[in-house]
Amino acid sequence: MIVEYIRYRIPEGRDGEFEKAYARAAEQLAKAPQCGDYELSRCVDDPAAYVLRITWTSADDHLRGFRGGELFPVFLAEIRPYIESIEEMRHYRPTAVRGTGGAVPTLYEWAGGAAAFERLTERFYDTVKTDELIGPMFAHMDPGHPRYVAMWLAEVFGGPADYTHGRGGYAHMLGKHLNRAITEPQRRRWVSLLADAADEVGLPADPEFRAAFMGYLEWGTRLALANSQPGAEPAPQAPVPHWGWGVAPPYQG
Ligand code: HEM
Repeated sequence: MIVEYIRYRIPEGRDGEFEKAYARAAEQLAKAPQCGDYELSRCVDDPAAYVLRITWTSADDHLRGFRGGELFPVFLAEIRPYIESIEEMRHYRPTAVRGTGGAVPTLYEWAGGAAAFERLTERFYDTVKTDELIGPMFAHMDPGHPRYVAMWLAEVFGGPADYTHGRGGYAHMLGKHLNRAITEPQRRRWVSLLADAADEVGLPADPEFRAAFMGYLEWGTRLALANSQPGAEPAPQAPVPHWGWGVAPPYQG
């Protein structure tokens, strides 16, 4: 594996078209069997400076394989206007100094981001609708309900605060549960169907993720049950909870 770095200095006003051109050119990199991965970064302190990092299976594969192949003319046509802006274009061999840092991904990232939670709740409410114990409670649910609950879960697990900013946050969620008189068997069924849906849509099944995920569901459903009882007086305002890994951080090998 060899790493190619290409440094560009893009004149002011051409940055937008440059990034768009590279996004189109990158479609050829994505198809190239010689390319491992690629990433275009822009300098925060000096916005005219860009660095493109491409890993190639070898320098020869890059120079003969990719450049001699059928994808290259299409790639080159997109980036040709920026060739004169190149400051450096060289191959680097990685040394033994490498590793990963101590940053811990959020549960949201580990799960696969917003799309993973949307798949989860779509599947979940499909089965909920026909469930004899809890289906009737959801008979008149808003068609957007699966998406709203996905937004809530995403925010809880460390994703963007879209439920807070776009859907009324905690107060709105609470209002939807008040006076529903959820029973313990209904709560259990809700948890059980959501755990089934997690398997069915392929949410990560590692012990650490599932322990944290199920921990939140256990906590959240017990609160939902308590708050749904007639006469309950839950706090009317609170932040959306933020759930973390707890005592078992992600196992990253
Ligand atoms: C961790 C546990 C739970 C979470 C995170 C959760 C989340 C939510 C959210 C975010 C909403 C509002 C969606 C919107 O913005 O419109 C909602 C509504 C609702 N929830 Fe829950 N919920 C939980 C547990 C439960 C349980 C255990 C039940 C019943 C067994 C339940 C029944 C309902 C119902 C019936 C609605 C209203 C649906 C509609 O007609 O629009 N929830 N829930």
